[in-house]
Amino acid sequence: MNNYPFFTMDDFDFDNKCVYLRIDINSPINPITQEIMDDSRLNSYSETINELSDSKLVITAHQGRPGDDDFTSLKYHSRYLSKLMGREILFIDSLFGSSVDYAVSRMKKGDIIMLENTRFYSEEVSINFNNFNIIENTHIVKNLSKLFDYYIIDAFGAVHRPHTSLIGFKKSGPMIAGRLMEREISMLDKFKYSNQRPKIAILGGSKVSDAVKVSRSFFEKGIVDYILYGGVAANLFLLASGKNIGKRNIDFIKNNNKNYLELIDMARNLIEKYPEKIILPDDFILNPSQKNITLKDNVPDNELLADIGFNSIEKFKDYIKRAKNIFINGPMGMYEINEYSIGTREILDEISNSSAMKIVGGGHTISAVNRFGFRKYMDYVSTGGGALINYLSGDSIPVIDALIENKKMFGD
Ligand SMILES: Nc1ncnc2c1ncn2[C@@H]1O[C@H](COP(=O)(O)OP(=O)(O)OP(=O)(O)O)[C@@H](O)[C@H]1O
Ligand SMILES: O=C(O)[C@H](O)COP(=O)(O)O
Repeated sequence: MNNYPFFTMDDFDFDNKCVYLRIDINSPINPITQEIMDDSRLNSYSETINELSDSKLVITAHQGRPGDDDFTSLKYHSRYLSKLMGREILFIDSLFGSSVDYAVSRMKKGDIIMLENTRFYSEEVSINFNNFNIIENTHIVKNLSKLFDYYIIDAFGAVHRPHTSLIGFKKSGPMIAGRLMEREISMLDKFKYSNQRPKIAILGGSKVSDAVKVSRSFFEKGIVDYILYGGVAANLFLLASGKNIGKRNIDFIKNNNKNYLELIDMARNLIEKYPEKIILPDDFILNPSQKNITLKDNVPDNELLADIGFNSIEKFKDYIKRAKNIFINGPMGMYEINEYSIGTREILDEISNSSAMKIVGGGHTISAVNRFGFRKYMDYVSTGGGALINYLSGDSIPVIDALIENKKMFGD
């Protein structure tokens, strides 16, 4: 038996067994060619998949969110993974039903199948996750649970999502943490439980909802001493503190967050309670004009605050220089476009030069780290973005909770 409160792959023998493996290969996708722009997450599953080479392995995963450009089929991911692993992977363009049943019934030891994007099915994300009866009665769980001996969950990047393909099998049979989950948890615990201070978080990117929610836990539990905000997260805090960030940036927040008023309230409360811990940029590079402005200037209606400006870079560097533990999730700006990549590059450069423990995570953040050549300087590159910040915040994590419950049910 292992030392974790959940099953790991050491606890079972998968020889000739039918194994469900949920991974997280949600990757940045080129919106025009649909090509996978960064294969870090795909690369992180070689240990788990190699260890399961004697099983009949069925892989599930998600890509993107409904309505977004990157909400694509997993056909390309299956080809990519097949090439990386040097193993044939049969792609089935459904998640359950007769084509899946038939393909699984014909599997031999060593075969691998990948099923279609779990989020093509509304039952994956749009049900009441507080009621497990509903989850158990989804077509996804009813159909798939007939097929498997074991359920391995290795989707560390999605552990904060209580979605059907991630937690729905907790009563169907042994639910097991994969090798990536084990590695992530043991590495991230080094940051979480380190007493070396100051500890700083750098939160950027566009998914502001996760960033605001975890900030409260980070401060309340004293997990970090400062949070440096960039990207849309910074815009939200600036808006909450009464700054004029311009129409286009306000619209961006509104259009991408149904609960944006609630988020602004939460951000305002945090600013009132922890003013000295919240570190915000005060100048920016505008898109499209490429002007460097401070927030004392008016932000024209048609301009995006696309990168942090030179003063803010210097201010952030001072905090990074003093830190003993650092993690970053989310770029400082629209790093994909050269003209707006300087903030992200400079901040990653300063982190790379620091002797602190350095953790980086998030699909686009990793892509930026790889693109600018900083990967080798990081102590740990997590596959998690939202998952990483939620895990470090010490809040309860739905997939880990389900794994723990499952071990209690199937432990003997
Ligand atoms: N100020 C900004 N306005 C609009 N978009 C921005 C801004 N700053 C950054 N972005 C965009 O945010 C995206 C990355 O954010 P995201 O939150 O997805 O980061 P991530 O590292 O992938 O984390 P996760 O894995 O949680 O998704 C990039 O496409 C970038 O262009
Ligand atoms: O990329 C991620 O953070 C995970 O795959 C979860 O994706 P989501 O934020 O769209 O739920």
